[in-house]
Amino acid sequence: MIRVLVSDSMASEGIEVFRKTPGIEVDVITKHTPEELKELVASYDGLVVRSASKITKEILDSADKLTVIGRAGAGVDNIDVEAASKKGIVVMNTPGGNTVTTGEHAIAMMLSLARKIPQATASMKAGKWEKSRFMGNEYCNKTLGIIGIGRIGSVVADRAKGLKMNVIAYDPFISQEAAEKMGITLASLDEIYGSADFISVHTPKNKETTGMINAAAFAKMKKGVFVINCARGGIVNEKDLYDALVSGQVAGAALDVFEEEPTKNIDLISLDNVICTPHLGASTDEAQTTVAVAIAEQMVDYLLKGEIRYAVNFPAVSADLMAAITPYLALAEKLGKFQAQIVSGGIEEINIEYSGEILKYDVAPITIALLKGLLTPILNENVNYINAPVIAKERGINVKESRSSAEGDYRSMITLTLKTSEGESITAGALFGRRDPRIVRINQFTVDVIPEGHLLMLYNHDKPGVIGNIGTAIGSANINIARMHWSRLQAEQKAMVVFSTDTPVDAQLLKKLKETPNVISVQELDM
Ligand SMILES: NC(=O)c1ccc[n+]([C@@H]2O[C@H](COP(=O)([O-])OP(=O)(O)OC[C@H]3O[C@@H](n4cnc5c(N)ncnc54)[C@H](O)[C@@H]3O)[C@@H](O)[C@H]2O)c1
Ligand SMILES: O=C(O)[C@H](O)COP(=O)(O)O
Repeated sequence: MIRVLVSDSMASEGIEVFRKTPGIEVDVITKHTPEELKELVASYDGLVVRSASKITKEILDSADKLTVIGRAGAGVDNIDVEAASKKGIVVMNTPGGNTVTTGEHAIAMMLSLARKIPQATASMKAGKWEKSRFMGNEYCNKTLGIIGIGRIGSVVADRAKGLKMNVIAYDPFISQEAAEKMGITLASLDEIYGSADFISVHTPKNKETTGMINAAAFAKMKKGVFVINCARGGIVNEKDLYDALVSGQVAGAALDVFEEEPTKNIDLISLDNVICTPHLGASTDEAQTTVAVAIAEQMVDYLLKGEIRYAVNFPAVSADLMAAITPYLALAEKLGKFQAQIVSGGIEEINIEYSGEILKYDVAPITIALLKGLLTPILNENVNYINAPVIAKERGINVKESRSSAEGDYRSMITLTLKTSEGESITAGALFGRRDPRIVRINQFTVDVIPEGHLLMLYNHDKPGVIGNIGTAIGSANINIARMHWSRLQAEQKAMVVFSTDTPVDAQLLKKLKETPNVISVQELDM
């Protein structure tokens, strides 16, 4: 008998899908400590979670029978996907299943915030009639600044336009063309801060976005702005938000998500001008039924037939093809991930040129792997081998594949040319010894970079002493350089060096390196 554990609350319609499937037994146990969950998962083949269960590496260490984790929802940030992948556990989610519901929640929060509905309700329930205390704000003709115009952000934009709001959005990864199709004006962050009366955050939580709405951002905002966060706790810095609310710089905040959940930040949520919900963005009957049934069906298909849909960590290709192309998938994904981190501007076109032995295979899954690598640092949690091409299309990115029969220096090579709103950038990758991915070209530079771990990419004027100064600075910060590759354009007296370090470089050292004589730019890459 195949056993499935549902460790967070899930709509009964989803549990029913498991119950009526012969050969599958389902248990619903939603109250557990991490230690209890660790013990429990050891005897199950499938695990269904929402955001409450934290599926850490420690818990997965005991999950020796587990082959699939299903997330009834979008965010998989509560699951250690890397640890699951290492154990061969497929992690699948239901992207899009709760998009409308969460967008509607953000709108509901914005409206409640502007009209002080929760505060007025609480006052009336306390037997009062405080008509003059709860003066509100109109939203018609006000400017809504949306940060992150993906699935949920675009639902919010669409509904806000119906409220006759002026909608502007900041999203560095969306092209002007895609924004125009949605009828949205793209703006810089500073333009949003300078002109928005309401700001709603809809980005993933990642290195870039954690703490992006902080004291410096609040200071640039219009006095009396309203801030809404229904994305992830921590994108808005809670301490800085508290100060901005107390000073009146921010007139009010609506929060569905918190740095720690359940939140212990009672000081923040007790403020009169804060309204809040306990991560209810996706909590409607409709969305919960949709995501519960979807994840149960996906898991049943996987557990009984091995079919993989909406996996965040596994490509959907046949076993034979998979065996042959696995090294190319890894190379393409690394190449995309590398390029995404060095490019700037909204991506408009991707040209992938394949040459050499790789042409023996159907390159479509390799293109998908490259797109997955390219979009993952941008979109973070929801990109998988199945939805990467769809996301690229939705975002107005034109993906072109070409094949070259030209004899090159490598047995196989993938050359990636990205056209963005800010120009063109080229990288190329090849396999060394048939399995090991290498970046072999970065724009005009010929290189040999192992795309792994922490990389530090530095451009400099080709003058004596630069490498020595940089090496000394890195060494003084007690960071070990594992590898280093140097390349130069003699005619232009320009050079680049890529270091691989055992540990990440902190902001202080980055600043120091940028200030080193003859250094043009320094960038940290996470591979
Ligand atoms: N409150 C809830 O219950 C709930 C429910 C579902 C999703 N979410 C969260 O909502 C957020 C958005 O989800 P989605 O499905 O719309 O994701 P999505 O991936 O479709 O969209 C995210 C958008 O953010 C943009 N982005 C990435 N980095 C950015 C940056 N630095 N600045 C500006 N924009 C940036 C991306 O280009 C993308 O367009 C996620 O954090 C998700 O976890 C919350
Ligand atoms: O990522 C999601 O799907 C949302 O944050 C919803 O989380 P929940 O399933 O715990 O309500």
